[in-house]
Amino acid sequence: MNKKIALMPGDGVGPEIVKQGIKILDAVSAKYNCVFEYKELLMGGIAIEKTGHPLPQETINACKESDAVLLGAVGGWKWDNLPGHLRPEAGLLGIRKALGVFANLRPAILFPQLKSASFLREGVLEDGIDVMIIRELIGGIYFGEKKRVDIEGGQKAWDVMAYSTHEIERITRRAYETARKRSKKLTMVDKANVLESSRLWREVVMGISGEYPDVETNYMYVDNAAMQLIRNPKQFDVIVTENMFGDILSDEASMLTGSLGMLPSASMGEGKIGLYEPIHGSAPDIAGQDKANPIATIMSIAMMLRYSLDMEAAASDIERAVSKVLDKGYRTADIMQEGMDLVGTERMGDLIAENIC
Ligand SMILES: NC(=O)C1=CN([C@@H]2O[C@H](COP(=O)(O)OP(=O)(O)OC[C@H]3O[C@@H](n4cnc5c(N)ncnc54)[C@H](O)[C@@H]3O)[C@@H](O)[C@H]2O)C=CC1
Ligand SMILES: CC(C)CC(=O)C(=O)O
Ligand SMILES: [Mg+2]
Repeated sequence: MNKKIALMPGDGVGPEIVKQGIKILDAVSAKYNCVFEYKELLMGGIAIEKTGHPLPQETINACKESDAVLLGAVGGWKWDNLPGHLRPEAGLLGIRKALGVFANLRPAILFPQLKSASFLREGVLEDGIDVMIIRELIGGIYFGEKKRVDIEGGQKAWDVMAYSTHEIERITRRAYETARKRSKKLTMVDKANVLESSRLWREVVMGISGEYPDVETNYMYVDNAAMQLIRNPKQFDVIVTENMFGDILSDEASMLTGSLGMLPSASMGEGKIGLYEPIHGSAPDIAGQDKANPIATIMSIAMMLRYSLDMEAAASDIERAVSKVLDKGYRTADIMQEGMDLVGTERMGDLIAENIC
């Protein structure tokens, strides 16, 4: 069984963490006697350097021909002054759109070994954390019209947040289906007291909620949700929300788990092909220093095996291997706790790969 995996290491810590991901896939390939055919592709700042564009057509084509796509992260100070459509981040938004991956699943799960690595009081984390944030990924304000014009006394700029009924319906159904397989509670997060797009979201979600009577539906404004995530994260099971709110809330939720370096993600469309990436960015402040936590990327590979490659047992192997390595006391700097063994990116990747057995 050969599976084609497109790799986009990207920039900053991206290549370092994707390298650890490949170690994990190689360990899975050895155990299950399957072949992963890797194809490394340019996207982000590295693509700008080599081709003048953040998302070459060849990258889009090769991703579409693969079974799954693994992405590191993109961006960096070097490209911060380029026009928006030529920045590394435009490549990232472009590949998500080109693959049609509208549903971005971002599970925030606390490994019990990391309770004291979290910044929250232990009491809040008593019975663990398991929140699934489902973020709409290819619509909303990141994709709406952007413009800047000269006006008297300065300039004016805008970014439009727009959603169609169809865009909301498909992510809502995905969220309900996910909630049905979990604790059957869906919280829709919006700003419907102010935004017209949020009011449309609410109407659509309310309409669809009747098809899922077994799932309890709640509605919450995003400012309150940001607060509730810290005050009482246990109240959440599945959160569904638009693109930018989901982006922000998932970085916040990562702190419940100890670090931004712990949160994986899977982005899915209508088909099986998925895009898998840690939720964090290129972390230029620690790039090239063997400091990045590769667990978010490695857990994203578990999601890839589960959702795109039909390898549930291998996905569980990876999750168990991460847990075993944490049990043995190994920590990268971002999740370091007293009395534990500090390891770098490479060593953490090696340890997890060795524990896949
Ligand atoms: N998916 C992507 O490719 C994303 C790209 N970006 C881009 O990344 C660049 C840096 O953005 P920032 O706002 O600094 O966000 P960031 O997520 O790269 O870093 C935020 C902070 O978290 C730390 N951090 C991130 N990942 C870590 C890991 N695996 N292990 C340990 N520490 C980790 C960083 O060192 C930094 O202090 C920007 O160019 C931004 O546009 C940001 C978010 C997502
Ligand atoms: C370019 C940004 C939208 C990337 C990001 O922050 C994310 O997807 O989490
Ligand atoms: Mg983000």
